Parts: sequence; C-alpha cells; structure tokens
Amino acid sequence: MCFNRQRAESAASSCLSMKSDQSKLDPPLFSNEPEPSDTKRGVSAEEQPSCCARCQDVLKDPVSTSCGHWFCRQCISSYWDQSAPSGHSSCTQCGDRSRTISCGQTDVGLQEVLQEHKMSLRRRCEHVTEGSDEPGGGTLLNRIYTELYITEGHSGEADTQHEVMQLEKASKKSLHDTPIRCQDIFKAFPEQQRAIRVVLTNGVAGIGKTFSAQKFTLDWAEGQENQDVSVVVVLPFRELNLIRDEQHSLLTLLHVFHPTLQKVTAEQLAVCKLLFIFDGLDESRLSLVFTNRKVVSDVSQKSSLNILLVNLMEGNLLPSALIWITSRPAAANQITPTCVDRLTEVRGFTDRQKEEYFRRRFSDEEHSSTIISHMKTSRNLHIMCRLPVFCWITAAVLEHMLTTEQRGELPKSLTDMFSHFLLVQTQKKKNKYHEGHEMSPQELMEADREVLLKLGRLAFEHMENGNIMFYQEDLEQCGLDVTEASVFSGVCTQIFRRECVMFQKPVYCFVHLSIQEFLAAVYMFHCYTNRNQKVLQDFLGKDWQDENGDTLDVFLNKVMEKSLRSENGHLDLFVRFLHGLCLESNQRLLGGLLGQTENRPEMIQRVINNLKEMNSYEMSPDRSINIFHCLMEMKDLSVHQEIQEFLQSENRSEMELSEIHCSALAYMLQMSEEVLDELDLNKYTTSWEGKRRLIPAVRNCRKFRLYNCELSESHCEVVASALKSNPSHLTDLDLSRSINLQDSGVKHLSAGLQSPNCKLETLRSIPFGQSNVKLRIQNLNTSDGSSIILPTYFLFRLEYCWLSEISCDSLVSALKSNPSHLKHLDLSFNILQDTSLKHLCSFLESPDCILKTLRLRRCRLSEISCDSLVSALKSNPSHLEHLDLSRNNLQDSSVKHLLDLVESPDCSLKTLRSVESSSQSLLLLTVFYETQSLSKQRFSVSCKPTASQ
Ligand SMILES: Nc1ncnc2c1ncn2[C@@H]1O[C@H](COP(=O)(O)OP(=O)(O)OP(=O)(O)O)[C@@H](O)[C@H]1O
Repeated sequence: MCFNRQRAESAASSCLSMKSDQSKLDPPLFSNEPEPSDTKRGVSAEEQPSCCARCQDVLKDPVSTSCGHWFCRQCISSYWDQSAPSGHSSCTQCGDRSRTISCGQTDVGLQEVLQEHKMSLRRRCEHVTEGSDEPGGGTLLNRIYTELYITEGHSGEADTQHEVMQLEKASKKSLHDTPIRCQDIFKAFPEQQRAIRVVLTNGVAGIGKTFSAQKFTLDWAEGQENQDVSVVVVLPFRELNLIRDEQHSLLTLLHVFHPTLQKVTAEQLAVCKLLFIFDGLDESRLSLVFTNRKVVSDVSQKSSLNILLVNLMEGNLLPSALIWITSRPAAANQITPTCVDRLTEVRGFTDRQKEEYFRRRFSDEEHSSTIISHMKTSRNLHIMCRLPVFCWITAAVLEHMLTTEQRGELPKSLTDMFSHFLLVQTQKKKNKYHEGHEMSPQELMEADREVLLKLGRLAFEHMENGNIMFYQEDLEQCGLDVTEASVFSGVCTQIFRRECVMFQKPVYCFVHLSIQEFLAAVYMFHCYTNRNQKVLQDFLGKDWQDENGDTLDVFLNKVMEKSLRSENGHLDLFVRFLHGLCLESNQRLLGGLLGQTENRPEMIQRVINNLKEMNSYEMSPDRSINIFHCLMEMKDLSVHQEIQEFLQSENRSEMELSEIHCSALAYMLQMSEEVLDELDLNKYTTSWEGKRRLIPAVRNCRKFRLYNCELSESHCEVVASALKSNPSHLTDLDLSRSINLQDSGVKHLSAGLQSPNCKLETLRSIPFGQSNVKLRIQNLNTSDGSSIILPTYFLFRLEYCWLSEISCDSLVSALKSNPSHLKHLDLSFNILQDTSLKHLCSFLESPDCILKTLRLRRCRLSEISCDSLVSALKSNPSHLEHLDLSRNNLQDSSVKHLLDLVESPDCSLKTLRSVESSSQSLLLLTVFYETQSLSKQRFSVSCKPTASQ
C-alpha cells in the first residue's frame, strides 16, 4: 500500500455528507474517525493512503469504512450499487459490515432534518443586528456586507496593547500578506500539504469577526459555499457562558443550541461533516485547559463544557469536524497553538473597502462622496474607519447631520464623532418613543441625563478591570433598570436575539469598546465637575490635588499620568476623550451631561502647555504618543504643523525637537505609507528622552540606529515588536553602546529574533554593563573599534554586552531557533558560560546555520567549551570564513581540533584571528597557517603567540 500525503482539496471533502444522491446507498459508516490508537488528530495526512483500495489509483474524494480502508467515493459507491442492492454493504477488502446503517430511510430522514437546519440558519443569518439596531431589524446582511481584509497568519504573539493602538499599527500592514476570503478559510493553499481542521481567527473589537462568521454561515445555508459541509453549528461563547455550569454531551449541546437538530442521533452525527463556529473566545467565561484533561471521544458522553470543547478542538471528539474559533487578540492564546491548523486575522477594511462600505450604505451618491472625502481629511477618522463598527458610527452620525437642518461643522476628532453619536442616538430614541416638539441638544441630553450617566458609571467601573460584558445584576448595581437600557438600543444593546434558545438571560455590552471608553470619560468628567471626591479619589488616589487645588489642568494632568503608567494602554482612549471633552464645542453638544465646566481660554492653554511639557521618563514610548493624540483631540495643531514643516525641511538635523515633537514625529513616521530606508536617531537634535520617544518609528523603517542610549525594558519591547510584526521591515538594527540593557530587555530582543517574521540581517548592539563603562569604551576604541569591519550584511554583533548567563542563553537559543538569515555573529567580550556555549554549539552544528563570521574574542572560554566549539565548527565547516577566537586561552586539545578544522577539505576559512597560546601546538598551527597562506592564500591574518590573558 502506498502511503502518501493527502491532497488538500480532497481532505476538505473526505467525510461523506448525506446528500440525497447518496441516500439510496446503504453504506458502512464512512468516516475520518481514527482507529482506537489514533487518538490525537484523527487519521493524519501521513497515515491516510494515497491510493484507493479498489481501483489502486490516486484517491479521489476519499472516504473510509469503519474498518479503516480507504476508497474513492465513486469506487465504493458503484461497488455497492452492483454488489449489495439488498442494503447490506460490506468492505471490498475485508468484508467488514459491523457498522452499517440498515435502512436507507434513515438518510432521507436525516436529509430532511439537515435541510430544515439549513433553512433555520438562513433565516437567522440573513438579517443583521447591525451595530445596535433592534434585534430582528430589517437590514439584509447581503445588502450591507462589504468584503473584509482577512489574512492568513499572525504575529503569533498575544498583543496586549489597547485595541485601538493595534489598529493604528495594523493599518500599516498591507504588503506581503496572504489575503483570504472568509468563505475559504478551510481550504488549503496549493502549496499547503495538510488538511485545515481547526482555524483560529483573530481581530480587534468591532473589526468584523462576527459578521464574517455570519456571512460564512449564510453563504453555506444559501447553498453557495462550502457545500461539502453537512451541518454548520454556531456556538457563540457568550451564549455558552450561560450554561457553563451544566453538564452536556456534544449531542445535547447541539440540541440545546439548534432545536432543529433535536432528531439527529449520535450515529448520524458521526457520518455528517460538521463545522463548529465558536465565536468570541474573548467573551468566554469557560476555562479551556488543554493539559491533563479527561478524554471524551463519544458524542453521547456527558461532561463539562470546557472538557467537551477542548476534546473537540483537539480532535478526540468528532475528529473529522471542522472548527472555527474567533477571538480578540488578547484572548487568542487560550488555544494551544498545536491544535490550530491555520491562523487568520481580520484586519477590517482597506481604503478601497472603506469607500465601498459607504457607497453600499447610502443610495444617495452625493452623501457617500461627501462622507468619504470628509473621512479622508482627518487621519484619525480615516484610521478608525478601518474598523467596520466605526464606519457604522460615522455613517450614522454623518447621515444624520447631512439630512437634518442642524448641519454645522462635521466632526473632525474622535471626541467630536462620539459626542455627535450620542446625540444622534438620543435623537433617534426621542423620535421613536416620545414624539413631540423639536428639542435642542441641551434639552435632549438633559432629558436622558440620568440614564446616560448611569450607563457612564457602568462603563467606567468595568473599564478599569477590562470587563466588556454585563449581566442584569451589573446593570442594576449602577441603578439601571433593564428597560431603560434596552430603550437605548443605540448605545447599549441587548445582545441575544429572540430566536435563540439560550435567551432567558440577556447579556449587555457596549457596541464597541471605544463607546464604553467614551461614556466612561463622560462620567468621569461629570464626577470632576460635580467634585464627586469618592470616585475621583478611588481613581486618582487620595491626594490627587496639588498646590493649585483641583483645577481642570491638575485633574487632567493626574489622569494623563495614570494613563501613561498603564502597561497596555487601557486608558489611552479614555484620556483622549477626557481632553476632547474640555472643548467648548463638545460641551455644547453634551452640556447637560457634563455639568458646569471651566473652559476659559487660559485654562485650556494651561492644559495644552502641560501636555507639551509632560514628562514621560520611564514610560513606554508608545504611551507617550498618546500625549500627542490628546493635543489633537484638543484641536491644538501647532505640534502637528511644526512636524510637517520639519519633515519638509532640508536641514532637519539643525532643528531642535522638543519631546512632544518627537512623539508626534514617531507617530507620523510609524504611520507613514512609505517605509523609511534609514532612521538614525543620532542625527536628530533632541534630548535623550526625545530620542527614546522616537523609538516607535522603528516599526516602519529598514535600518534603525540609536547609539549610547539608556534603554529600558519597554524600549526593547517596542524594538522587539518591530521584529515580530507582520510584515517586519527591519533588516539592520544598531543599538550600539546601549546602556543598562537588562536581562528582561535582552529577552524581549531575543523573542523578536526568534519570530518567524523577523528579517533582521544586521544587529549591532554594544550595551554596557553597570560597571567600568569608561574603561571598556577605551578598550573598545583602541583594541577593537576599527577592527570589526565585516565585509557584508547579516551581522549579529553583541560585543561588550556584559550579557548575563540568562541573556546569553536566551540569545543563543533564539539564534538556534531561527538560524537561517544570520551570517555574522559577534559575541566578543561576553563571558560565555558552558551552558551558553552548548546552545551556541548546537546552533553551529545545525545544517541551517550559514554563519560566515564568528567572533568570540575574549569570551573566557573554558577548555571544555573550546573543545566543543571547535568540534561543532568541524561538523559544519563549509560556510565559516572568518573566525576570531583571540584572547581566549586555548589549550592544546582545542588547537589540535582547530588544525583538523582547517585541514578539512570543506573548510572555507579565510581569516583566523590571533590564537594566542603558550603551547607547542600553537607553533605548529602558525607554521601551518603560513604555509597555507603562501600556497593557497587562504589566511589573511596569521597567529601570533602572546602571553595568555
Ligand atoms: N463586512 C462587513 N460589512 C459591513 N459592516 C460590517 C462588516 N463587518 C462588521 N461590520 C459592522 O461592524 C459591526 C461590528 O462587527 P462585528 O460584530 O462583526 O465585530 P467583531 O469583530 O465580532 O467585534 P467584537 O470582538 O466586539 O465582537 C457590525 O455590527 C457592523 O455594523
């Protein structure tokens, strides 16, 4: 029997679906289910034969019998047609007929059930509760659905940054990605050999994951796509939460969620090709544990939900079922990567898709064109429109403004947009429930002040701990009664739709996290103007006021400081909104909500000045960029304009940049469409802090240089994120003489180097340790500064790192795991311990290692280390051209090994630098070099005996 890889396309249809043309057959149960020993992932691609047991040709549309034999569907079907008209089919190979379905009627029954299920899903999916429209509302999904930009792959890292910041970074990602339609996520690419069983789709809030899942289901239910799947089972995590304490079998779970499947039996389930959609892992309150859990392989076996789900994902339960999980990025790492066959990422709308969205949305072309051109005038709005949910908000606001009398100035900042959004929703609510006289914004807000502030309180109290889903109890705790909240369908949405059986316990959430943050800011502003000291002190600390008292500038300054200390930026948008709310224009819109505010021009100017002078020492440079965003929300464009002028100027290096300038510049460079060839921070005239604030621009350049700078862990983290990002542009990184590089920082850099996205060809990093800095610099200048002139790129230089053992270990293992780019490695002047050397040796021995230059000058290599190093080099000698082991006290045995190395016919060494030793062998070696250099001209530098160090 020939074992081969299964073709990808056929894998997708390898389980028999019970369609009517097959139902007349009475086959043994076809299955991809594994034999008992094959517990993990079903029949693996390697184990499935490539030939049909009947025609002996390549398997076409493969199916297997329960006895484990594989056939082309056509072959086994025609065999049974001819040989088993009585309804008792057996395997052509072994005659096994133990698991047969006795009556063709069953298939017909199943067909009907499946058809009914399809219809029910179709009804459920064809309309959308778009954004926050009423459940069961009239919008057809197919009318408004705009293709999303979805790509295969992901950085592989859980991004813990605030989702809006991720969006800013994501809006840069566009080249080198592999786009994929949501309908194709289970189809393997031609070059991919294995079947795709489990797909994990990441994407930030409101980016369109649920919409994609709904579109996938609708296309299937309408008979347009993925027709090899017999049953799609939609199991949103937010609904699974509601029965998380109950025990279920997979079968009963299906019955509970899809009553149309009530009549389906365990046996029938085994012959159906199922596709499970688990939407919204981030909302899960189940704890999915992938280790040491109970194995469940029977669809009738009861267990806890988490165990069922894990077994399904691991392939113990229904191994041929396809699984699609969607999640926001921060929660995606709950799924063990080994379970996942394909990662995809929903990246929202591209620029073209944004326009298409607005054109689909408005039948009036003039409106859509006005909206599109307005969106393009503001960078912030344009970026945010990558998020479909933000497009929806923008469309709602601008449509309202363009079609009503009070047109006024169109919103430009995020705070403007959200303030208008609140107003539009209040207006809509008023029109729906209380017809009456026309109301001004003040009157509208005044009328709903109480309920909006309660929503604000809910938003604020849950924002701090990252909670985005609320149950009735949570609402009641904020004094909200459920009817009030549901009236506000534009702001707070009742999530469950009526046709869902899980519907007894409604769940609430804000349409998008940014709306929660906006309402939280409104509430906080209100608490400030009303001097609600309890809330202010709980949030800012008891003594938040300073010698100037509790004026607006002091208050905002304190909130800003708190937000800068946040590791993941969870308060970034909140603090931006708070600044935007200071403006008179927004207070006019929300006046009744915010209370009596201080917006004298002098006060506003003080807030602006504070932002410009804000100290961000020891904060992440990503956070500092938010200070610039706050200025933009306050509509202070001075910094922005100065940076525009700076970028256009000829003599940039003469212009002095303040720290806030640097944050603005970092943002603009990072967001620029064009990837910079080189960013040399030493050429900028600014303080050290200014230079550090420029670091985020590393994400959008090919060569990045910053010498002599003190780098904290968070700076290294930003640099590492540039190495890990998808795509990563950085090929040349020079962090020479960085000061105080800690183990934690090196660990981040190592993780960056290990990333499959890392394209780094050159890394120069000479961070100095805590002591003897001056002495070492002198050493470097005199003895080495000029000597390291390596011929080409692909250099990894960590000379003078004073790397600790931990750092060496993590670096070398990073190199080992991703060896194929690196050509030059310089680890000189680091004390390499035996363990680090061991890692280094296995890197050198790796067939993927293509190192041309290895410098280990004065690494205090032990005798054992030297020996193993040289033997490692001997085992893979054909790439190395330059070897510097100078100032290590090499012993005879190592020198002998070295001799063997250079004598080897594969050896490509051209330079062997200063191998000092007092031993006899050295003399031999020297003689050898000289002879060789004369005859072969291979060695440009010979050994010279010196006193050992
Ligand atoms: N492809 C699309 N075409 C048109 N509108 C869309 C599309 N995708 C999303 N939207 C709009 O964005 C809103 C949010 O989308 P969706 O609920 O799918 O986001 P999500 O990624 O699942 O977010 P969350 O993580 O918050 O659940 C939708 O209600 C809809 O208004």
